[in-house]
Amino acid sequence: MVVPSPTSMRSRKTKAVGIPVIDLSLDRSILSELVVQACEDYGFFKVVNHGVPMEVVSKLENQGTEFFSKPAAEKKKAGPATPFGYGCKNIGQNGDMGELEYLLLHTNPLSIAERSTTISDDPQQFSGIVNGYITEVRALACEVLDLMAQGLWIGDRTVFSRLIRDVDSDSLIRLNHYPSIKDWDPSSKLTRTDDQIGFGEHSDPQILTILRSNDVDGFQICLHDDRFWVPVPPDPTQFYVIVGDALQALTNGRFVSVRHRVVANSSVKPRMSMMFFGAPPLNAWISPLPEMVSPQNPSLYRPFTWGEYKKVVYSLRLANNRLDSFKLHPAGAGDQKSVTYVSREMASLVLLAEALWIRRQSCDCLENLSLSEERAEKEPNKNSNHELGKRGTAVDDKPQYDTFGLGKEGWNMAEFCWWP
Ligand SMILES: C=C1C[C@]23C[C@@]1(O)CC[C@H]2[C@@]12CC[C@H](O)[C@@](C)(C(=O)O1)[C@H]2[C@@H]3C(=O)O
Ligand SMILES: O=C(O)CCC(=O)C(=O)O
Ligand SMILES: [Fe+2]
Repeated sequence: MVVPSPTSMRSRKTKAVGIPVIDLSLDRSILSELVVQACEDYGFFKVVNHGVPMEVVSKLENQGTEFFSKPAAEKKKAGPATPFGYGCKNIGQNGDMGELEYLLLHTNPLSIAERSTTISDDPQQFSGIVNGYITEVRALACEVLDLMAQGLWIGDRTVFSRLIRDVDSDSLIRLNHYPSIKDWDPSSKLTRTDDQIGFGEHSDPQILTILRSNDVDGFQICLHDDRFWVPVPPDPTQFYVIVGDALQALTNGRFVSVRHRVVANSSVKPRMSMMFFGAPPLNAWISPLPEMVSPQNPSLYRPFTWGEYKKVVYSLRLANNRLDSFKLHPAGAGDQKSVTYVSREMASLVLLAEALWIRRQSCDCLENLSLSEERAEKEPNKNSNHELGKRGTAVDDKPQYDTFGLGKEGWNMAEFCWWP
């Protein structure tokens, strides 16, 4: 049975709010501060003077228009999306639906070349155009990520960008096509209301998303602790940057992965959007960076591999909050900031239990290592665990526990103290 998304479109108000616009031609030191501010306050911003040639964008847009205007039977040859390929109305495998059709592709050039044969009559041209677009937007994503690292005073400015530059990066590209009202399928099971779901509420799981759309509106972000939806005006010549869950975890919650959706209710013209989802390799470790952790800001998330996170993503519904299940101290415990005084022996016992729990979680994570890690085993010299991996690396098959932001003195992170 197909159940509609658990998204209540009417539960929150829509409110017009200014969205940060960042001019990438400004001085780097100013830029990095603006970028950090926008990521903390909104998890979202627009970039202008981005340096991506418009020709590269319009070529991909034309390919998209050409593909989506094909007869349904032709398009279906590129589907179903499992998860890659052509999808129509079904988003993912867990019953989420939207009034859209899409192409979802892995950014690996080999994978694109293979897929192109079912998508285009000129697969070589299609691959070339998609690869050209990916090269440009990946460079933009890397530039933005380097600014973030600089603004956060992280010594290694490439700490984020390196993950999506990696040859084994699990980055994706997606073209979404939302039909105009006149083209809505009359047999559609989706109810037609003024706030028709195009793409249901969610956060993007990856590190960073670069979004570009044509001049048709519908995109909205959710602000201020879920209190209201903010419509984002379309701007075909610029890009929007969306903070993803992985970046929220890497920054220990300092940056927020913004929830967003598309309400495709009024347009007389189809909306077409292109998203680049910048993701790490499957075997890369994600855990709060040491610079983001202190006694005042203990590690919020346990380390996990991107592969492990993806498994959770694909097992859940679009609207679910996936990062919650990786929280070290579930909601309530840490938030209350209460200190419980116990005997020294009791404190030691609790700490031991906590250490064992963390060890167990990390071992589970190691067991869950996915295909790419098997490949890494076959190619032992190719360590794509990156610098981040140093802090929770699977290289010697033992997780490093000082990666939890606890450190040797870190035990005082637990929400209790013992009597002196
Ligand atoms: C319902 C689903 C589709 C999705 C995978 C998921 O199980 C939950 C997250 C969805 C999402 C949202 C952002 C991106 O569009 C996407 C490609 C992703 O990485 O997570 C989609 C997934 C998808 O359409 O396959
Ligand atoms: O199509 C859009 O404008 C946004 C869609 C989206 O959020 C996504 O594909 O993850
Ligand atoms: Fe999204």
